[in-house]
Amino acid sequence: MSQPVLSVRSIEKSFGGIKAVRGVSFDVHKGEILGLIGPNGSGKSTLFNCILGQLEPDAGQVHVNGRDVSGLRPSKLNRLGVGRTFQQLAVFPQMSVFDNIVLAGQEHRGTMLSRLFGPSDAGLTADAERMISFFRLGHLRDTLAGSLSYGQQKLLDAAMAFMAGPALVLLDEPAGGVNLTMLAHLRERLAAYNAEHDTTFVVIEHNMEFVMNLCTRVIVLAEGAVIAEGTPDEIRSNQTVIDAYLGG
Ligand SMILES: Nc1ncnc2c1ncn2[C@@H]1O[C@H](COP(=O)(O)OP(=O)(O)OP(=O)(O)O)[C@@H](O)[C@H]1O
Repeated sequence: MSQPVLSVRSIEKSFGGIKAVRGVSFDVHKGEILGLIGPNGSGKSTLFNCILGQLEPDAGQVHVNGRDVSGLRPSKLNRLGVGRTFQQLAVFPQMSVFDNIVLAGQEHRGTMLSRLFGPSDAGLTADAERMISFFRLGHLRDTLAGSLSYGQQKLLDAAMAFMAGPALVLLDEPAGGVNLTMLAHLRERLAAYNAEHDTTFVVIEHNMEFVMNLCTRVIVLAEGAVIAEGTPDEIRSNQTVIDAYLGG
């Protein structure tokens, strides 16, 4: 099999006496949508933050496309084609949908000087329009982000993360707080983006239906360790997973 896009090896992280992540290893290959699930407190966010350079792991390595990125700052990772979305929205409520998306593109590509003295859109208008159209936000192009529904803001947040053209995107609870209709739309658009661009996703999510319908493979964490890995169907019927969720 080809070299993994993301390779996580033996990550450990403790907070005082709490072992939040205990020797987690996994690979993610190009075009995969990997779901990372587990009960509350099972270590998902800590693992994400160790992968993304927001927390320093006590042990272990992270490789992206074969390159050791362990300990690299989030901004460096971003330049290597690793994007992320946050549980908390990162949109600017007083700016329009269009301006939010252009700004996201500028952050990834423009220098401070080009932002100050370059064309106001830093040449990103066409990309932004394409992204707006892809996420079906055209009718909201000039609406202030703060006036959008929560689900529409989540969609905008994803569109902003993709403006860098990342090879790998880590999505932190993309479905959290989104209503059912919007959820189906969000899932469909993420799947379409993955199919069109062969972008690799890792998704932390509590909404089981969303995960099972979007992801090609699922890893289950409990008490900081991997307890199961498989296709959505395999995970659904795995007794260890059922027990972990029931607190057994
Ligand atoms: N900064 C911190 N300081 C101390 N303990 C922490 C810290 N961050 C996480 N923990 C602990 O580490 C364990 C794993 O937490 P983590 O947030 O990674 O789990 P999670 O699976 O993401 O949970 P949730 O699904 O509720 O978001 C928990 O016991 C948590 O209390």
